[in-house]
Amino acid sequence: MTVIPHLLSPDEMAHADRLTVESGVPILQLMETAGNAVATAVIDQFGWGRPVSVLAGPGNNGGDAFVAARLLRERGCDVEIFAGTTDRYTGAAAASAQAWGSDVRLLRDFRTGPDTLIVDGLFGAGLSRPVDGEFARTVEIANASRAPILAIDIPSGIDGNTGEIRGAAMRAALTVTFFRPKPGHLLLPGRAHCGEIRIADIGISSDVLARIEPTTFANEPALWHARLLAPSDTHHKYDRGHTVVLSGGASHGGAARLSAMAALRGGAGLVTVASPASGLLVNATHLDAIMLKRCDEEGDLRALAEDRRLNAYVLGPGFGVGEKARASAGVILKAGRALVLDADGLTSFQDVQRALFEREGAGPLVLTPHDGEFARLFPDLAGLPSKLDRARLASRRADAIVVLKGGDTVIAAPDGRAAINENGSPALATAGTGDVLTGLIAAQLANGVPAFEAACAAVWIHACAASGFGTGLIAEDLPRLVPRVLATLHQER
Ligand SMILES: NC(=O)C1=CN([C@@H]2O[C@H](COP(=O)(O)OP(=O)(O)OC[C@H]3O[C@@H](n4cnc5c(N)ncnc54)[C@H](O)[C@@H]3O)[C@@H](O)[C@H]2O)[C@@H](O)CC1
Ligand SMILES: [K+]
Repeated sequence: MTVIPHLLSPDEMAHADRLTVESGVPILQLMETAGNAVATAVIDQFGWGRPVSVLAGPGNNGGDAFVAARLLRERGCDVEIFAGTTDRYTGAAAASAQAWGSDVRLLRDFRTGPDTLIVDGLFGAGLSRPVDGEFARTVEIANASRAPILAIDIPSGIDGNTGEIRGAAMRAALTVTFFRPKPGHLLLPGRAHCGEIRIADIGISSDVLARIEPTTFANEPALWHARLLAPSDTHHKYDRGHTVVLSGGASHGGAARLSAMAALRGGAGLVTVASPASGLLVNATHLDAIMLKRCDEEGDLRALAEDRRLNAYVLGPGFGVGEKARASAGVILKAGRALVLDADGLTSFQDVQRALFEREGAGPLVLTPHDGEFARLFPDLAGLPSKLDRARLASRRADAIVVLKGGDTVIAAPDGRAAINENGSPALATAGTGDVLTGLIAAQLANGVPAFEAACAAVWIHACAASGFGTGLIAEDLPRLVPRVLATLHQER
């Protein structure tokens, strides 16, 4: 059975917790199971040999820390626990602190060295303000010690909703979280602070998800795999759709060619580069399996767009900024064709966003901005601290799928769904890889995949093609790495 890769915000996690308690599971049992998962991870990962310093904060994350400390001591580990003060604990955390039954040292006395293992139970889902004072000092000592840190639920100081560092944040080697990951585990910089992430089952039934109806997902194949067009003996190329990439002039066609090649390798049945007369010769020299069509005037494009077999368009890479791009986008959308708008195509609407957002025609639209392009189209949203909020609000406003790119690309749909990509590769930080992504999205659209799933699949395939590479991988290399990724995906069906 496919497990939908849900992510839960801290509020949704608290809801899951409440529903579980209402169903008859005591909160103390959840905490005991969580603490046990942490103690087990300590021993699995780091063995018995190291002294363990457990740091307990004032809430239930601290409660988990007391349970883990007790269970580690019972299993023969040399454990010390440090806390701000124990007498403020309430509820399950108070019971867990009491069950520890030994000395609690004060955080202000916390010192450590590289041979210790630190268990970070300062703050989890309840972080409500920046970490400061003795907590910030504790984080700094832990990070500077070079001792491995195991974070309970999330590294203290990382915001579970946004992945931001609030004040100061632990740099963990391993994070043990419960039931489902949170957005802050996948969004940067949070992801970089988590180290390896383990998800522990603490006895919360997945049935609660039907009540919570989460709309945030990790961008994993389970989210879109079933929607991909599978290879079939009975298919001919027309069944796989036809992508059209609009090219710039003679010296600006490279980006469109990269996009076109990615569309073909990404599984479109046919790909055409629509080129102005000035670019025809250069494009013809570089293209073989990809067709070439002269397209100078708006009328030429209208004639193309009226052909229903040409079903997914790319506009932007190397196209040039201005009225021609705006008019071309209008023609494609008015004809009801799917459009991926990128680069110059996005910038062309920077002073006339409403012309794009309040468009005629109901063709699916996918916008693929990086942060700079996003700020030009959505200046009032660019400063919001949450990348999920930025992408979601922009998607709703534009009534389009928004692919907000970066090491933690977020894909958002107007209906509120959002996916955070987690297989991003630093190898993609090089010129032209965005053009390849537009082609991959258009290939999925040409295959008839719904726009949100098309964008999610393309983002994942793009990153997977680059995985294992470092500097030196260039955009031209990427399309030919895609068929292997697709083959693996289709084998897994
Ligand atoms: N939701 C669940 O199903 C479960 C949650 N558990 C644990 O409970 C945690 C959440 O517990 P809480 O909601 O108590 O949250 P936390 O343990 O993160 O802490 C909340 C407390 O810290 C204070 N606080 C927040 N930010 C602060 C700051 N910057 N400086 C000083 N004080 C600050 C708050 O006023 C509050 O008293 C999870 O992260 C997880 O570790 C587990 O016990 C198992 C079950
Ligand atoms: K923590």
